[in-house]
Amino acid sequence: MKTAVIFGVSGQDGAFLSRLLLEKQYRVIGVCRNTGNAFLNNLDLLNIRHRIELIPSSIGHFDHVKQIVQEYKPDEIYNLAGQSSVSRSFEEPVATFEGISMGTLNLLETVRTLNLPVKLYNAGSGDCFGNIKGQVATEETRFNPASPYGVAKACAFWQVAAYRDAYGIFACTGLLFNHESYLRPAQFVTQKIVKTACRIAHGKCSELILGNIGIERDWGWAPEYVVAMWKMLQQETPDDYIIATGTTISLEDFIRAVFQRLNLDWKKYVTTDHRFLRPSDIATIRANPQKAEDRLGWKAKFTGYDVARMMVEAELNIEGNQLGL
Ligand SMILES: C[C@H]1O[C@H](OP(=O)(O)OP(=O)(O)OC[C@H]2O[C@@H](n3cnc4c(=O)[nH]c(N)nc43)[C@H](O)[C@@H]2O)[C@@H](O)[C@@H](O)C1=O
Repeated sequence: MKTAVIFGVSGQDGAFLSRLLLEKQYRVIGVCRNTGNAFLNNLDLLNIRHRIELIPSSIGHFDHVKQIVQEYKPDEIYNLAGQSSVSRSFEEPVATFEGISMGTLNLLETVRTLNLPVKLYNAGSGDCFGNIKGQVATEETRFNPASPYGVAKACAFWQVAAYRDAYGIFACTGLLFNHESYLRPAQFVTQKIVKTACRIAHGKCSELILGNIGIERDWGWAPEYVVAMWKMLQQETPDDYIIATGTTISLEDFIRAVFQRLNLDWKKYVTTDHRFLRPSDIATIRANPQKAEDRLGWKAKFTGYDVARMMVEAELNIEGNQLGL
């Protein structure tokens, strides 16, 4: 039986990855800052909390990280820790940098000093590319991050690459573009739209206030993306990969798809407010995930339009269950 340690197990990706690894008969050790009930919702929604060995700790504590890795001697480590909101990173740049960049360094130092034959996955981000002015991002495209979050992720990316080259550590970064699901918190735009539109459809509220709706993104389905993470660690040699659908749509298209699924005209309900604008934003981003298809045999099945529909359907189901329907 293989053992995996997941740092940041309680988030959307941590939950879907845990489920995948449990299906593959792994022993899953989950590390998260808080193991109180309120923080483990995602694991409860997937009904897997009882199958994960949970450790309350933080990737920010080098001694704890080392102790955990030394004790469990995992075959694979997944670094999904650190705050993931780009918007929040403008308000908390130091905490964002520490969580993402120092956390990754703690893991790399742990693996280097313990000299164990462990494989390490690092959660990178399509936000490392930032504003690349209409180029289609490949693994060769130069980073130009546009937020404290993007800068921290770019730094962690280079730390991983440097440790791989210098010490021969098996470490990979997945440059994941936006990936969504019913486990997404409403601080991210897709879930904010879906939850509010469903409330509008049920007469519980009357407007949806957003920031810049002119932006474009490559939105994929999160459960598919954790498969790519796992596949990276099953290769013979470590490498970095873009994980995306390859299809970019506008936020307006996403909003339209959500409201259409609910038989509503979005223009009657959506307004914008400068409160939700960022000091800088990525206007449009396009990604080429061909390397992941060629080398990992991974290809996204769902694009942003599917994601919109599936998130609405999940939200209606969750609401129905809560109402006992
Ligand atoms: C790849 C990357 O993907 C995600 O980062 P994100 O793209 O910033 O995600 P988001 O859902 O917060 O914003 C998407 C876009 O939507 C615009 N937008 C408009 N109006 C609102 C609004 O009201 N709220 C929010 N949150 N965004 C809004 C906002 O300005 C931005 O342009 C994370 O998973 C991150 O961890 C990651 O790695």
